[in-house]
Amino acid sequence: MTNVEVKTVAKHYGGTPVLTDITCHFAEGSFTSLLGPSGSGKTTLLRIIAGFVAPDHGNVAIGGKDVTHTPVRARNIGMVFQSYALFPHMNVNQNVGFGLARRGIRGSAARDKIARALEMVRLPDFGARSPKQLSGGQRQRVALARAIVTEPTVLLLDEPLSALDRRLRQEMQVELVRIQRESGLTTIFVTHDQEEALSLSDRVAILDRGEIIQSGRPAEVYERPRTRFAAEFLGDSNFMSGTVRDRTIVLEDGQRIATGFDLPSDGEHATVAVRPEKMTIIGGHDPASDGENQLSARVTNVIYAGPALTYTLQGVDGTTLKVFAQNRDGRPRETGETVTLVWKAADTVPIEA
Ligand SMILES: Nc1ncnc2c1ncn2[C@@H]1O[C@H](COP(=O)(O)OP(=O)(O)OP(=O)(O)O)[C@@H](O)[C@H]1O
Repeated sequence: MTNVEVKTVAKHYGGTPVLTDITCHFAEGSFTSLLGPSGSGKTTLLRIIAGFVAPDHGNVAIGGKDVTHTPVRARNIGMVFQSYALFPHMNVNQNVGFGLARRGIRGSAARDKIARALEMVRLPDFGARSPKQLSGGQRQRVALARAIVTEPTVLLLDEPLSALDRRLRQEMQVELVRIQRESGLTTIFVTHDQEEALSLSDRVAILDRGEIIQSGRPAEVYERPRTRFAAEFLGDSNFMSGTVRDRTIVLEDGQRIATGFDLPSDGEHATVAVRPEKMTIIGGHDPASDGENQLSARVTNVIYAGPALTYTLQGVDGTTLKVFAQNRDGRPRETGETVTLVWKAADTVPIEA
């Protein structure tokens, strides 16, 4: 059992709280992204799991064993960092074999393991090269090979792809998922890139100011953000606020918004979030279907990007709205046009403002 359990972990630096009360579980063999803005505590949490940083209080267990006071070396963790932390004076084989040598694994046993790790990252013939003779992507593959060669219980990745250019990054994302699936390693991946988090992981945990504010499967968290921060951090969202009446939200201008979810009691204030791709633009006077919300708005900006368009609109009450549309139905709308936005009540998610 190589699951990771973090219980009520807190960390301060000086008087500043960096992690407040973190409790989370990383299931065996799962790939979890820790997602959050700069300074939210992602790296600190990863370093506490690795053992580089001791928590002020709380516990970390790996495979059911409490490791809170176990030194880094004895935790058998594989780590890859953002910068290519390869030893420049060692060749690829020596770099990958470093952790094995420290564990007293040498000779043919070491050579076999190194060869297998380099095969896993698809660099089987690169053993004799020096890091200088590798591209950025290849260096990160070597770093990954070095992290997995010791057959760690957990793989911790701290923004390992962020120094790569876009194309290489996408290639490495595919590789990373393949390697994780093939190795079955419980993997925790720190990123501030929301698309990367959604597309790579089985689960995402969103951090804000030292707290995990929401975690779940990528689709769960994306489709049902609980707070405004989660809705904004993981993608784009339109927010509408008003007063609850008869299980709908009445906006300031009197228009009603229905939601597929529970709302507070009548008379209370409520906010809903709607993803820009869930909204469709129809003609100014076309009627919406049953079960759909509709709102009249004026187009204030259009970004034409070939296959897709991004519209910015202004609602009657002055709210700014965003709509993502496929370039499919006739001519794009123009700035200044008054249109009707329609979307499903089921895509209208109440949030804590
Ligand atoms: N050794 C340290 N001493 C003092 N403050 C620290 C130390 N390490 C981290 N911090 C502070 O803790 C906070 C969280 O840092 P952390 O690196 O965990 O955030 P992060 O979410 O990983 O951010 P980024 O995406 O920028 O790497 C920051 O405000 C940082 O300045």
